[in-house]
Amino acid sequence: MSVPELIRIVSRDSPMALAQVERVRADLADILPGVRTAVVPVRTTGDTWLGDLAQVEGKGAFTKEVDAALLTGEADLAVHCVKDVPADRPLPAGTVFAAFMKRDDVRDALVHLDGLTLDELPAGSRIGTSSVRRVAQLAVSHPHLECVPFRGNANRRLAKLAAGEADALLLAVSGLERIGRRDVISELLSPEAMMPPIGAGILALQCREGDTDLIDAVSTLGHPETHREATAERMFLHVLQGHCNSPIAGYARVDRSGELSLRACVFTPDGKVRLNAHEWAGRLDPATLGTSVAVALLRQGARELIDGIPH
Ligand SMILES: NCc1[nH]cc(CCC(=O)O)c1CC(=O)O
Repeated sequence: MSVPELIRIVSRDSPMALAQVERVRADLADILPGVRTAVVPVRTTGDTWLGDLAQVEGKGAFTKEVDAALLTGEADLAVHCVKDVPADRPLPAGTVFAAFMKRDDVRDALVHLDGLTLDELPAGSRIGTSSVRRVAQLAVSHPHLECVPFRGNANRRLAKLAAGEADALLLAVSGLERIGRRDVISELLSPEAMMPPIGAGILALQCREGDTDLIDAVSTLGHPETHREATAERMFLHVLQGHCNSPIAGYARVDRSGELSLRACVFTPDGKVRLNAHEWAGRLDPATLGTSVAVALLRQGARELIDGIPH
């Protein structure tokens, strides 16, 4: 078996997802000249249902139909935001990650059309976000601001903001960059001010596990440091076993000397309780670091905290 002449790439059909696919196609053209690529866009449950994600068995809402296209053979390669791929369970049987691509910006940004920052927003300003992670952290740092539920892909959220459905938004910097809308950012929030989600800013390439030639070929698009970070973060979440309503944040970093560390937090929905752990890998492999940080939070009571949140 060898790399197919045509690689069919499946992804969500949002503008952000399609921009991600174009990046992957360009990278594939560099490493596999002569191989053609095609795009198989699919609409996922998470794109269609704009209510509470917890009601549609939220986890996997943005990945299920993409995984299905891979497994039925309609496509050969899937592009996912790691952030959207459930970590509490293994990848769908028969599929593997072939590459974690070089990580983009992990930060969240404030989008306010008149350029105000979080500290400048007047009391009662409505911040559009349905993310329990963002809501919990903002409730503590800016208790005078009010979060209002806001779903839909990033372009739709920007349109709803322009229509006055909120006064400002919290969105990922990497996502805004991918849709070419860095211009709407009014403030970049440091990871300390707004701790990012597991997998922030990372794109993963997923293949059928039997397609070893394709896996070998696309694995050259992988970035070793990002691979270590993603592995630590996802194992952390796997051990912690959160649910749709449990605010969890965390991010791993490989520093300049090559050392890997992982910082992670679990919050109550109002942000008032914040469990925190930060460890360096030392001689531990990335997955063991993820386990160790999860165990540290479990020792602080994370299980009771997570299970006590209605879901
Ligand atoms: N939940 C949707 C989603 N999934 C991944 C990103 C951002 C891009 C990334 O982190 O890879 C976004 C948008 C957002 O949170 O603003």
